[in-house]
Amino acid sequence: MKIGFIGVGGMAKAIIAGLLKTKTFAPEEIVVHSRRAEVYGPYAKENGLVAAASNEAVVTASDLVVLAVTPNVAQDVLAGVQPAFETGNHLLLSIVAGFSLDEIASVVGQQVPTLRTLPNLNVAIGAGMTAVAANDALVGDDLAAARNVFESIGSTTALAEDQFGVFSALAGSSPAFIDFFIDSLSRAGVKHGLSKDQATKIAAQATLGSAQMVLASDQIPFALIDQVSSPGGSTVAGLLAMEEAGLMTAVVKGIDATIKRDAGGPA
Ligand SMILES: NC(=O)C1=CN([C@@H]2O[C@H](COP(=O)(O)OP(=O)(O)OC[C@H]3O[C@@H](n4cnc5c(N)ncnc54)[C@H](OP(=O)(O)O)[C@@H]3O)[C@@H](O)[C@H]2O)C=CC1
Ligand SMILES: O=C(O)[C@@H]1CCC=N1
Repeated sequence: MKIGFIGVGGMAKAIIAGLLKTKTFAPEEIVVHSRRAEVYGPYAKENGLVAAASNEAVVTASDLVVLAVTPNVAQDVLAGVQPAFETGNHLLLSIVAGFSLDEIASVVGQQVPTLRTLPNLNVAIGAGMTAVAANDALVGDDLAAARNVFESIGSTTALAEDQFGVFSALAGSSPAFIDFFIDSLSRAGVKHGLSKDQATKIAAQATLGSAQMVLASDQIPFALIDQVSSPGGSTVAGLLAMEEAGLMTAVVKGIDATIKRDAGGPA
């Protein structure tokens, strides 16, 4: 089985890193092409991947085709490779934010088995969170094969398309927000005399462990907050100061803005 990528930017590279790390595909089973040969050529060579000469050649050489270009060019790029899908031998996997199954079908047709996905950057280390929505043509073993690409590099959840916007904010964009929080913790550590390196490791491990605790526990995060907050202690003092500065409101406003932009709102 071969998987091909049309576009090899940050997200495609993260997926490929995850697929290689988990040995889901061997390097020679991964085909890539993007706009600039000076970008995809050296990347393919460094990783032992197959460099295709065109977007169309990616489709021809692949069982699974991942559309991984930016949303502004997705429609045109897909239209350019549409004839190559007419053999009926290829599954289409799109990671393009905001590009619906209906919009995809208006370019390649309803008969092309298609999985719309929204992965996050953590797929690079096999710890991704990916939403998936399949069209009616993608069923049985084909659906399992398409979904397995993302299942092998993290968790997946089937989602109605009208919930992709909120998912994109909560899982697609949130690695950036969580990294921002980790960096803020770490910066506070530096303010109080820790080295940046040590403070970042401490903050990241505390964040990782807290996320694992939420997933492993049957308690809601607020109950865990109460367990950390000793009566009259330092944690509750810190929490109240953060809330006075508007932490929860800031997070919700950030998510609102992310959803609005994903839906085509102004930058
Ligand atoms: N970054 C993320 O965390 C996430 C991104 N996504 C989605 O993934 C997609 C890619 O995002 P990201 O990787 O961040 O973006 P990048 O800008 O890093 O990558 C875009 C890629 O598209 C390629 N490209 C542009 N025009 C063409 C063309 N005509 N033919 C072939 N390739 C072309 C670029 O090629 P070149 O470099 O050669 O010019 C580049 O490899 C987007 O649609 C985004 O919505 C989804 C979830 C999360
Ligand atoms: O910033 C973006 O547009 C994409 C969508 C989700 C994560 N990155």
